[in-house]
Amino acid sequence: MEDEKYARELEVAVRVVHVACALCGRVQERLLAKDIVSKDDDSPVTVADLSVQAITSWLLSKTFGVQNVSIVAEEDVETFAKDDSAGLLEAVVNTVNESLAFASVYGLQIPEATLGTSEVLEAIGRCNSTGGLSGRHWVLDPVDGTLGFVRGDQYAVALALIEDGKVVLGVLGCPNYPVKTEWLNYHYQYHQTTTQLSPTTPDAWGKGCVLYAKRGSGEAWLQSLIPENTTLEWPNCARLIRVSSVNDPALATLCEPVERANSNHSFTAGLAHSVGLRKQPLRVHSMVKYAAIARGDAEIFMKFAKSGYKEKIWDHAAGVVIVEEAGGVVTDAGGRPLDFSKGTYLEGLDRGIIACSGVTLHEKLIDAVYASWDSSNL
Ligand SMILES: Nc1ncnc2c1ncn2[C@@H]1O[C@H](COP(=O)(O)OS(=O)(=O)O)[C@@H](OP(=O)(O)O)[C@H]1O
Ligand SMILES: [Mg+2]
Repeated sequence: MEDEKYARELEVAVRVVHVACALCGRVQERLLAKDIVSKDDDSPVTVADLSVQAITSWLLSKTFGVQNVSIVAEEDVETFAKDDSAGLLEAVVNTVNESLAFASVYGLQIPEATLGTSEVLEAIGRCNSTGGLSGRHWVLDPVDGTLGFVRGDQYAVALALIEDGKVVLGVLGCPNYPVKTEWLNYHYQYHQTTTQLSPTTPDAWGKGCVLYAKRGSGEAWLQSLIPENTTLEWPNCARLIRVSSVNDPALATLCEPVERANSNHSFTAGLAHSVGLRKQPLRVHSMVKYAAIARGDAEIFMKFAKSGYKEKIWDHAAGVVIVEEAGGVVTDAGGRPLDFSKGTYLEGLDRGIIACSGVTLHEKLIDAVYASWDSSNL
């Protein structure tokens, strides 16, 4: 039965992402400088990134059997060998155990005994698959937009399943993207102030969401994050989401990365101008940009990294399938679908990524890229 295919995998993935979002929320509330270290490329990694990778690996392996689970993921146990990482491993082991103790609330198994350091390292280290054209591979970005996370801003937990090179499932946890508002400019300090003024009500828990989709279903779903100690019912009052129907560029909203180092803001501004966009771009960390398109809060996401930078599959897999099933279009800047079958990287990516709520805007932007690329010095 086609409908049943991946049903169990989807349910487990959604449950795991809920556990991961709760973990991240707790860590973000108490994040200290010693919980953040720099990786070899100078990007930050935190207790949350490593702990989410450990719990995801442990929970998927426990549920499906370790021999059946291949995971391609961002983090690496080498991080613990770095000079500034003293205390990091201990913090990760504590966070993993604290978090797994709550897993039954989310309908998942909990460990029979506290996990030791070697088990946590093994769980993180097991996520060393390189994916590829054949077989089933989970793809995980434990904390996408780590910069947003440490700034108390937007970030995402992204889990996807690839089978024979195609993304078949995507789950995106967006702990700071509220369910009921279009408030993408969330900022944690602001949240702290307002919740101190008005004590947290159950409704305030609509502050985050989980989005998910199965390839070919034509549906994408949104759930609210649940308050701690509330059991997660599947499918937990999920509601269907759909992309925006706006196709007039003058009314459309463009999302792009916050950091200039990650995407060329002046090139996207030129494209935006040439197709008639009028609104200021929304600069948002992480795959929350894909979530904004899928939810209909924005119409366009563009990313043009520096030439030579290779996009990783975990930064896009979950977001792409959710946007597509919600009715949107995602391609590279040449108009071709993204290729998730070549291993860790989106090999062959033409210039950049363009995600839109519909074909009208998408075609205009692709034409604009062709018209302006040669004179762009990129
Ligand atoms: N030089 C360069 N160019 C392009 N992209 C890069 C680059 N370096 C890193 N990355 C990847 O971008 C991920 C963060 O993307 P964002 O869209 O969240 O960027 S931003 O923080 O809003 O600027 C980020 O994901 P995380 O590492 O999970 O945060 C990286 O995988
Ligand atoms: Mg990432």
